[in-house]
Amino acid sequence: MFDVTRYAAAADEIVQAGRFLYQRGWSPATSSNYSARIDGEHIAITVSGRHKGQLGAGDVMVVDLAGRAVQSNCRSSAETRLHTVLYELFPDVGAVLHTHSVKATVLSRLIDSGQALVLEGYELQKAFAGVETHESVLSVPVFENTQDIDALAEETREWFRAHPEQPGYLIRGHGLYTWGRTMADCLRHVEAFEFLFECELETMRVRP
Ligand SMILES: CSCCC(=O)C(=O)COP(=O)(O)O
Ligand SMILES: [Zn+2]
Repeated sequence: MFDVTRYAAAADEIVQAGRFLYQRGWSPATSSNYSARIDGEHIAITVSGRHKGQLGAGDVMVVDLAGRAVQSNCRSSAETRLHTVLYELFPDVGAVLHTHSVKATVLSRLIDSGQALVLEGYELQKAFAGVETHESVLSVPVFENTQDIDALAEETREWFRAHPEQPGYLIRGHGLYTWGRTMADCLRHVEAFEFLFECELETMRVRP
């Protein structure tokens, strides 16, 4: 069982995040999904197919860390397992956001298969929790897109088990996943990634 007050607080954070991310153009149409931790075994997550700029409390449901719906007849996000593996892997993660911006989508298609996007030399890298200097190297893996979410979830589990300090990943032609200790941290990470993606794309444009 979960605490209803904590669920309500998590749902409210998700609704507010949806408004912000939709307004920024990073969650168009019914794309994207968001979650927030309720306790050690439960998360609040968006219901599948809902418009993320117009979320209400009824568009956020509870699942356990195996991805099973708790006290709801709704279908949770099709990508629920991509969220739950992160909560399983990192007990201090409190929120996970998945977005579908143009820049994340285009950049993910420009990185060679098997390669990661390497970010280094940017002062804004310090927006990521635990990063102290522009001299740090962030490695953003690009996973191939698939409709087999369970398989992709296991791929991400293995990669991040080996690289726990990295703050996000791309899915080719699809979008970004990032997380944080709090929803505010997580939103800051989305914003930082968007800035860095734009820098990378602009650098490729002027220096092909
Ligand atoms: C309309 S975008 C295709 C599905 C997707 O990638 C997504 O992020 C939204 O899926 P959900 O089941 O969470 O609504
Ligand atoms: Zn998606």
